[in-house]
Amino acid sequence: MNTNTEDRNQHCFACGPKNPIGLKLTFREENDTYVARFTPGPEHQSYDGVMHGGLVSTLLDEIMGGYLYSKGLYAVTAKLEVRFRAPTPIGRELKIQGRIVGQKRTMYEMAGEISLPDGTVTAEGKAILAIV
Ligand SMILES: CCCCCCCCCCCCCCCC(=O)SCCNC(=O)CCNC(=O)[C@H](O)C(C)(C)COP(=O)(O)OP(=O)(O)OC[C@H]1O[C@@H](n2cnc3c(N)ncnc32)[C@H](O)[C@@H]1OP(=O)(O)O
Repeated sequence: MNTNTEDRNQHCFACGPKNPIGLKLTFREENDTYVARFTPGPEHQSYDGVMHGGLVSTLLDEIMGGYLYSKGLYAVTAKLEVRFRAPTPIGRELKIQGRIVGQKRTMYEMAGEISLPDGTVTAEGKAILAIV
């Protein structure tokens, strides 16, 4: 059995490089913000041309949880709230951003956002993550 945490997480649906059906997100940190880019394809849609809301939520969940993970904090999502401001289109590059808003003991308050190249925000997320 593989006991290395980094290795065991290689199948994360959103970021695991070994997940054959995963989104394979990669990240970088810019000015206390975690950033990823992703272009959804037809396999990610709900209504024609529109990204599935569950997957929009996945992007937001990942950018917020992944930011803490990148800082060595192993966190699970305790609460996730998504505001779908506009349809997230298929075939356009999305910018996904996450940041830390606050912390109380082992609970982190996080915020996330998905935007289009013209700056239009399609979805906003708020989450509580629990360090485990
Ligand atoms: C290239 C290499 C690849 C590497 C690859 C990396 C992969 C790595 C990816 C990382 C990125 C992952 C990003 C996705 C992250 C998930 O999707 S994780 C999966 C989804 N989440 C879960 O499964 C979590 C399930 N829930 C739990 O485990 C537990 O309920 C929790 C959240 C740990 C809390 O349990 P607990 O510690 O027993 O706490 P509990 O008794 O419920 O509450 C104690 C107190 O905590 C506070 N609290 C608890 N819940 C809440 C809440 N929701 N809101 C506010 N306060 C709360 C309250 O004060 C509460 O007191 P009361 O109000 O109840 O009196």
